[in-house]
Amino acid sequence: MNTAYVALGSNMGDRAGYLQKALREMSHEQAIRIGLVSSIYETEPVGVESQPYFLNMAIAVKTDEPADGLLEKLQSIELRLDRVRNKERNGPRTMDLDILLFNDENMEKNGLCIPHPRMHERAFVLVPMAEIAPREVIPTDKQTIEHLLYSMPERLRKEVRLWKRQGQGEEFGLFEN
Ligand SMILES: Nc1ncnc2c1ncn2[C@@H]1O[C@H](COP(=O)(O)OP(=O)(O)OP(=O)(O)O)[C@@H](O)[C@H]1O
Ligand SMILES: Nc1nc2c(c(=O)[nH]1)N=C(CO)CN2
Repeated sequence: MNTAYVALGSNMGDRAGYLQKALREMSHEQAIRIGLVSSIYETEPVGVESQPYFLNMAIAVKTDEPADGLLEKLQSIELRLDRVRNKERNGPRTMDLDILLFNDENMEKNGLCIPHPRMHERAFVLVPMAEIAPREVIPTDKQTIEHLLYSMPERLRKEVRLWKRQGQGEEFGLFEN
């Protein structure tokens, strides 16, 4: 069984609804078991700044799939959630599902890069990851998530604000009224 961490992001339409649907779709996949789930954060757009704020979160999953098989499943979920591909890089999207870490693998194969090459510089990834896996080591940096988070300028951490706090460890608890 493999352990992976997945980042979720949405900044178009019903953002929380898309996060909820993505979790539901993942939970319906036989090959994916959802573990720890972070709170939801509202985050200032990084890269292309003239776009709506994102909702971001991170989750741990267990899967029998190898990394490329997991990515395939995540991309098909993105498409089912109204994602239009081949649009502007870093631009607005209904749902973005990125593999952050996959076991302690360090690989680049067929365009898939693990760990996600930009995760260590993104507060919108490190803040939710620090909630569920602060001691996890990024194999490329050989640093823990919490070390990377607290080494980054405070200004960047402040662009990430708690939007909905995770409650009792049940992934859909986040979306109950
Ligand atoms: N670890 C990874 N997780 C998800 N996709 C990856 C990963 N490594 C490489 N990719 C590839 O990146 C491609 C571009 O993904 P996408 O369009 O979501 O980029 P982006 O979200 O705009 O930018 P970023 O990758 O910086 O978040 C995907 O088609 C996928 O094949
Ligand atoms: N705040 C925030 N900014 C982004 C995000 C994201 O998920 N959140 N995703 C991007 C492309 O993957 C580019 N910029």
